Amino acid sequence: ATKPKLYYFRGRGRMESIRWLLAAAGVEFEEEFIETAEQYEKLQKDGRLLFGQVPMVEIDGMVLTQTRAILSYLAAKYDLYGKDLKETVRINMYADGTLDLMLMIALAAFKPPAEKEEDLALIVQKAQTRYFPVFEKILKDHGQDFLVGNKFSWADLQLLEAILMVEELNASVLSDFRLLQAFKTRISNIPTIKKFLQPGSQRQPPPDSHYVEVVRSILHF
Ligand SMILES: CCCCC[C@H]1O[C@@H](O)C[C@@H]1SC[C@H](NC(=O)CC[C@H](N)C(=O)O)C(=O)NCC(=O)O
Repeated sequence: ATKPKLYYFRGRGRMESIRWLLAAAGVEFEEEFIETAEQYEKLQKDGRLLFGQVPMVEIDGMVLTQTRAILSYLAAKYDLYGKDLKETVRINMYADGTLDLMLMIALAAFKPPAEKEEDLALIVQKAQTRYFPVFEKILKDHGQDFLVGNKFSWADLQLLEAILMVEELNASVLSDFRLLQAFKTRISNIPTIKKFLQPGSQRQPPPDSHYVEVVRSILHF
């Protein structure tokens, strides 16, 4: 069978959670990195970007866009989406929260240096005062190894991704969250995730100025 193919810039952005999900599911995937306006315009001209936007993923004979739609499809396809609707809606709630947090970080990369530093400090504070306390309490009240049911789901995966992303900004951000520290260790040790966290995997590094310039030049913003 042909492997899923991902079309996005050579960076995290909105595609990184899709890379994580496929990797956690043990699914090999290919990537086309959009490095030039020509590549991007060709995808648009060929009518493969529904609203003219990326991320775009080719999978199962379909050409998918809209990050959340793609993530939901993959979560359901790889049985990471709960055993019933009540579990699925909780997974969506948690995943949306961590996605909001990660997108704040992703977009801060495009701010001028002074504003970017200020933004990132605010984001770390929001992680510590809004997001992480919520997940610490869920783990405490739920009393299981995972956020939903007693099974690894997309919500767990995205929380780990968000924890690591915030720790890149402030290494001691989990110091007051004992259950989240244990959660991070537990989920990081899932074999497919452990492998993805090793150097040489398809995980993208934090956004750097080159990445920002490429995206700006292609998207003219
Ligand atoms: C670090 C990278 C994140 C910052 C840059 C990205 O965040 C977005 O604000 C821009 C890019 S992602 C690229 C952007 N894609 C989207 O905004 C997709 C939004 C959609 N709702 C989704 O969830 O997939 C894009 O194609 N824009 C062209 C344009 O709309 O004409």
